[in-house]
Parts: sequence; C-alpha cells; structure tokens
Amino acid sequence: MPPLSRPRRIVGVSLKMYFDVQSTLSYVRGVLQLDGDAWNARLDLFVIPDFVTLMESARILEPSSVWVGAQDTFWEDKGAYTGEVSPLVLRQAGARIVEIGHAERRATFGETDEWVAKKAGAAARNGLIPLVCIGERTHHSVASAAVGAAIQECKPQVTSVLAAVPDDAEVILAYEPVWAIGAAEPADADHVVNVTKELRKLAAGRAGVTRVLYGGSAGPGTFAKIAEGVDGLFLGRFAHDIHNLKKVIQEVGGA
Ligand SMILES: O=C(CO)COP(=O)(O)O
Repeated sequence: MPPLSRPRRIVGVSLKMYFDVQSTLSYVRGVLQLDGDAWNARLDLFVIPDFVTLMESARILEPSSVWVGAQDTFWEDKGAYTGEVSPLVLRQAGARIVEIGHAERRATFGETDEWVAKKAGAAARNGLIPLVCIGERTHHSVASAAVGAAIQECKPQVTSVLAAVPDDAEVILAYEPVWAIGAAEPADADHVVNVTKELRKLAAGRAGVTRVLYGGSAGPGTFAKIAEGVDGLFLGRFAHDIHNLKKVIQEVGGA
C-alpha cells in the first residue's frame, strides 16, 4: 500500500483567559498583519480568543485566511441552559473551529469524556471543526512505560469523540499531556512522536480529515523535533508574543 499523504499543516493559538479586551483585539490585529506572508499557501492558522471578543476578532480577521475559534461549546443548539454558549451561535458569530475538552476544563470544571464527545458531535453538526484536547494526567518516570500509559489513558478520550462525530467530518486532535501544559518546556520529543503515532492509528479508517497537533509549552523550536508524529502545534503562552507566533508559523510552514 502506498504511504498515506499527510494532511495540510496547521498552527493555532489559544489566548485562554490571559488577555483583556484591548489586548485581545490588538493581538488579533497583529495576526492579521501576518496574513499575506507566503505561509498561508502551506498551512492553516487559527486563533482562539475568549467568547466575548470572538465576534469582533472574527470581523477583524474576515479579510484574511485565519480562522477564529471558541474555547468551548455546549452540546445543545438552543434552550434553557443559562450561561452556556450554543454551537449554532458560535458558528453565526464567525467561529470555524471549537476547542473541546481542554485539560483545564476537564480538571477545573469536571468535563467528562461523555460531555466532550457530545460537544464534539454538536460542533460538527453545526459545521464547526471540533478541536478535541486529549492527554494523560501524570507523567510516568520510566520513558518506555510512559508511552504505553499515555496511550491507554488517551485512547478512550479519542474513541468516544470519533464515535460521536460523523465519519466524514473533519476533526483535529490536540495531544496535550496535562503535565506539559504551563510548564517550562514541552514534553520530550520521543514521547510525543511515539504517542501521536499510535493515536493517529485510531482515526486511520475515517473518511474525514483528522489532524493531530501537539500542545503543552510549545513554541519556537518545538515543531522540528516532533514533525514525524504531528501535523502542527496548538500553542498557549509562548505564542502570546506575536513574534514567536510568526517564528512558529515559519517553522511549521517550512519557510
Ligand atoms: O494548553 C495549551 C494549549 O491548549 C498550551 O498552553 P501552554 O503552551 O501555555 O502550556
């Protein structure tokens, strides 16, 4: 069988809850300035602001090829769900992608695999690309055991999502070991490559494009070490400086 061609590369950044309104909008304007570089022929780029600034961010980025995303969604489109945000409304507000099941939501807000799967299904139903965050909570100190333990923990996180999303829908999986988020350094490259190669197999028979990203203290210099296993990066803090984002785009885009 010929080797399967790899999907298009992709880079994304979440602003989490780090920025105020003005900082978000000025960051988004900075991202707009990056558009027009040659990168956009080679990769997709997305920015995920908070809910409040999403619509204005989408308006600013409308003339560009940059996607805007949301940090979460509810699984129903409408109804008596005070405080939740509808995937239908997110789509109407200009979102193209929606992050689901981030480690911070799983840990702080008790999100379960079942909720994450329902949210991924709702995103796909509304024409949004689910960006599903997965990852093991603890880091096994023995490298060989760490890979097996990570796969065992991540497998149900992936399979429950794939069962809830139509087979031909596009899905992005962000492998983010919980212990590598908010750290000084990303996870060890061999660990990331070994785990992501296995996770990719879980989606091998799908009709829809499935891309696998790495996240967790990623920044300039990260991608080249793990390119064998991933299609791009999902960035936090180290891309909140627009110059670092530009460097990562150049690295992932191969400029
Ligand atoms: O959680 C992340 C992206 O979702 C990564 O955050 P940091 O890069 O700040 O560790």
